[in-house]
Amino acid sequence: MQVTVLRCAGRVLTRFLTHHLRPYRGPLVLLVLLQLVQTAATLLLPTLNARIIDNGVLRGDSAYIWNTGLTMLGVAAVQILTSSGAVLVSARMSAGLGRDLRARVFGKVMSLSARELDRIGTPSLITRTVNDVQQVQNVVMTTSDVAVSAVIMCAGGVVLALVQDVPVALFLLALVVVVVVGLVLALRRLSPFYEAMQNHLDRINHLLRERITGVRVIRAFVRDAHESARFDATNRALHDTASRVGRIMATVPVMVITAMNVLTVGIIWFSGHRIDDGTMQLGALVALLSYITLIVVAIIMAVLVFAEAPRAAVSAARVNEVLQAESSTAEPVRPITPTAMTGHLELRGATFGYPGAEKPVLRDIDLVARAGETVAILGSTGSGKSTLLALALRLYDVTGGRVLVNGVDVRDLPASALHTIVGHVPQRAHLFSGTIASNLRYGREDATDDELWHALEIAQAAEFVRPLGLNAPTTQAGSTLSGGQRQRLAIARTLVRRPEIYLLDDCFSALDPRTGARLLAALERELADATILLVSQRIRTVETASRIVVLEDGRIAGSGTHAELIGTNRTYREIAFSQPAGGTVR
Ligand SMILES: Nc1ncnc2c1ncn2[C@@H]1O[C@H](COP(=O)(O)OP(=O)(O)OP(=O)(O)O)[C@@H](O)[C@H]1O
Repeated sequence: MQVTVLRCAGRVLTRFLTHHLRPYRGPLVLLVLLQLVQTAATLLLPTLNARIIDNGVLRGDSAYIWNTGLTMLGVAAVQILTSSGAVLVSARMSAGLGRDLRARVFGKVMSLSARELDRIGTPSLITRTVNDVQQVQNVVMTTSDVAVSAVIMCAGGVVLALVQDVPVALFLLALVVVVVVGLVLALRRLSPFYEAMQNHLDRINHLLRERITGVRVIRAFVRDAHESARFDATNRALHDTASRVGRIMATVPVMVITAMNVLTVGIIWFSGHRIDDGTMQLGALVALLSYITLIVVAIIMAVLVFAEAPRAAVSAARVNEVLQAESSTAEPVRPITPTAMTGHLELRGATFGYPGAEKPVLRDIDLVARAGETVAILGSTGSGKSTLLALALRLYDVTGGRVLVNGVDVRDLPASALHTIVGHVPQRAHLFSGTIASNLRYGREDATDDELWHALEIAQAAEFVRPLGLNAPTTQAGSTLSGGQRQRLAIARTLVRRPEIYLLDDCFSALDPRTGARLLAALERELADATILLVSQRIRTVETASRIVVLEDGRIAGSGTHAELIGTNRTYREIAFSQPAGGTVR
């Protein structure tokens, strides 16, 4: 089982890197060449040293010592230059790969539909974009820097040791084989732990995000201790897994250094006898001992690098999952540009169910909204109002029936065209960090200050923005503004864009009734030619609409004006009488 995991992980990582390192073929070739030269220079030094001892020191030939010493200096200079060149090339290449991967994942996330985003989850997407890409980047950096030279060093070290003395070099070869086999066995145990570590990281990210955004609720309910305990449990799980990995990794130097010491003692004992017999020279012993050190260091470095490979493989698989994800609301193959009508939204027999849900949230919805109309969608909580708007925005595709914008099925409309026609003000206003002006210009960068103020006037936001100014800073969560202020800014932002169809999702919920009524009246005046789909649970908000559609349990339970519905529709009447002053006919 573990063998399969490791082999699969290796295959995933190799395939992933082969694909994504394609633009870096040039630097890769340069890197291998630099590593070859640098390793050859490192390996040459002990041999030159052996020659100085045997031919220079033991024979008292100072000219030989000087000449070979100068050659060693030149070789050392080449070694330094090529090794720093190799580090530079590998650092630039891995940083470039990290940048490319982050950009690709971000681009992909932007193109995915809400269905895939729900499936993978926001915290996991953040971990994958930041941490998983970093793991892959690190392994490329260290592999290209250390592992390539380590492999050449081991092979070259054994060959040069063979040149010095065959029996001793065979000992050395046996050491390399034993250590490498031992290490592969140790690494095979790591892969499942790395997968678990990345999953724990996802969970920590999830907990942190949720708890930081909900910190006020946590304090209000005095749940600090409870939340800390939950966080501790997840944190401990990550710590325990990392410790197990650490324990396995700790066996590596023990194994390698023990083998090295046993071999060194063996070689000195064995070589001592042979130097006594005159069958081996002292220089060869010194060179062999240097090769052992070089090989052992190379193995330890390679192991530390390859130990990260299973983790990087897990990360590569997680990044790949995002890159390979197909959007369930993909761009149309043959896009259609609407020409016939403007501001026309129609749902024909629209049915939709969330993935994994037992029954559809919306069933057989027939609804038409034309330019100049305000169609209100009223229904109790969870009746499917926001979902209906999500279908018009094509955040999800219908599972039955059709959604048409300006006479064209939204699945045939390019996303850019759809989002130019349809504007959305969500239930929970989301502002970006920047300024009030940058948020208002989010959908139309060339909007003038006058246009921004006009939109703010209609959204009943000018009053609180004026003392702050358009360049007042906003934080990502809009934490410096009240809920109602954020909602009004979100409405103004959509007004600045001037779409044909406005989807207003319960965006008056944080406003007091008077401001809400003023805002709605201003919107109806300003957007007399546009189409408004207004979602609300409040009768007072919807009662002036051209038509009110009553949603109940995902189906249309009635449709008409306030006066018609109050007389004929039981659901509407029940909602109306449950709210203050809701049962009046205007
Ligand atoms: N992403 C999702 N995945 C699965 N189920 C969902 C998802 N979003 C909403 N639902 C479910 O779909 C149903 C309708 O939700 P929706 O948000 O459309 O209702 P709503 O009428 O807008 O409610 P509210 O007035 O409270 O905002 C609810 O039962 C809800 O639990």
